[in-house]
Amino acid sequence: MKDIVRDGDPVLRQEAADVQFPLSAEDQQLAKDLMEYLVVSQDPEQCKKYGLRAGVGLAAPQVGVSKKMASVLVPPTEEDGESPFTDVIINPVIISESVQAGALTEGEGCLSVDKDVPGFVPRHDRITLRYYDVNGEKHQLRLKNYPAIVCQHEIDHLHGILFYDHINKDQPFTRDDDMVMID
Ligand SMILES: CNC(=O)c1cccc(C)c1Nc1nc(N2CCN(c3ccccc3Cl)CC2)nc(N2CSC[C@H]2C(=O)NC)n1
Repeated sequence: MKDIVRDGDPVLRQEAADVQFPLSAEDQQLAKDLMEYLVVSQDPEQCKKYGLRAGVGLAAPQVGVSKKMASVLVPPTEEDGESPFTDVIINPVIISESVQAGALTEGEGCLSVDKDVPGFVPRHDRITLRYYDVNGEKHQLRLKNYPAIVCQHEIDHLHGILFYDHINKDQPFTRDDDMVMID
């Protein structure tokens, strides 16, 4: 289990490098580690045992690797439902996005930012995401609300952007009237 680097480490402010296919053994292991962290962190037992913070997304720069790769594991909304989105996204690109904004009602947390930064993080409520999976398969899909927010948060990491960069300094809880508030 790799260590999470914290805000202040320059790697979090770099433009990450494209990943080459076929994946090297090292990049295959990186993909596994990024997803394993989320799985373990979302299990209350293991979370406590390993003293981890729970997350639904983790980008390679957050473990000190400046490559365009991130894991996303959005838990099911109902008990036995299926995850709205789970994959390791490689060289992801948002190819279209809604004008309508969306934001988490409770603000955003980040495994690399220990301090709580209150405020709405305005993002696009809906996106069309293009990415490659670990097998080099190309995917293109539309996401909305929470999965869309999480993917935008993770893709930001690949461009050296942190969530609080988007928070309005003067009015952190400012919102335009048609912004979708996501619980
Ligand atoms: C400051 N207020 C807040 O943080 C905040 C406060 C309240 C609600 C929300 C919704 C907030 N916001 C927020 N909560 C999360 N989690 C909720 C709990 N969950 C989780 C926890 C335990 C087990 C399993 C799981 Cl699944 C893990 C994920 N995650 C993110 N983000 C921002 S996008 C990337 C994603 C991320 O993984 N961050 C580490 N934001």
